[in-house]
Amino acid sequence: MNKEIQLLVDKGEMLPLMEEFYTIQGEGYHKGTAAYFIRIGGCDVGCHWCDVKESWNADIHPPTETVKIVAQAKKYSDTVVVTGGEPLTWDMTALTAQLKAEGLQVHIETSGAYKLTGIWDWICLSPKKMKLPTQEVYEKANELKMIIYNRDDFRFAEEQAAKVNKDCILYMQPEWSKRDKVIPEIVDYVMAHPKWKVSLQTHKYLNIP
Ligand SMILES: C[S@@+](CC[C@H](N)C(=O)[O-])C[C@H]1O[C@@H](n2cnc3c(N)ncnc32)[C@H](O)[C@@H]1O
Ligand SMILES: Nc1nc2[nH]cc(C(=O)O)c2c(=O)[nH]1
Ligand code: SF4
Ligand SMILES: [Mg+2]
Repeated sequence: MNKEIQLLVDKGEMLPLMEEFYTIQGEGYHKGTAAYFIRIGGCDVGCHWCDVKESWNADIHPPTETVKIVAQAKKYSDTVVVTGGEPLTWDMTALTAQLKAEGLQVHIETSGAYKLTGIWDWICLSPKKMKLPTQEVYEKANELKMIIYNRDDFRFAEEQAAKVNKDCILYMQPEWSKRDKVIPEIVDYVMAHPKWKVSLQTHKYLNIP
């Protein structure tokens, strides 16, 4: 990457864009709502079950002007979901300021592992054991979405729930490859601990992106 582009990426005026698509939010509180997804490349959290490993290496995703990303997004939807990769790898200030200036609802999907930047109408926090969230994102998260892969993830979910703000909505979502095994365990857990709700990756059942 040349120096000029690197500088713009550092300022958040360009971002490594993996893909953008108009679909239905499949997960969490806003599931069922049409939204334009902006998937930013780059993540070094390293979840072994990550369902978008192609996003990890930022170098293979073209640095793209945020102005262009916003111009595209506003054609499709009033609601934009910024995901990745890990979007907080980058400075989200410029992208979100422009999306808000267009009057859009701006949501983020994040592990919370890096400094919270940007202006968000909705923060979905999905903590990972390898790189825990920052204090600020626990305070600002609107929903906590814990991925359940094995029994220890129930313990981890409770540990993370103790750290979020009191209004944060609590979800357990089955890890996709283990869904047949963990769904019955999640069902029993949520009935026994009803402060939790179930989140499914409904887009995978609907066969949409
Ligand atoms: C691909 S991540 C990108 C955003 C951010 N890096 C994060 O992890 O929150 C989007 C969402 O998908 C979840 N996810 C990733 N792989 C999954 C899988 N195999 N099964 C269930 N959820 C998964 C993540 O926990 C996160 O909530
Ligand atoms: N439809 C749909 N809903 C989603 N919710 C979170 C997603 C993500 O990968 O961040 C996602 C996704 O990839 N597709
Ligand atoms: S933090 Fe998100 S993008 Fe990164 S590896 Fe984990 S699930 Fe995948
Ligand atoms: Mg996904």
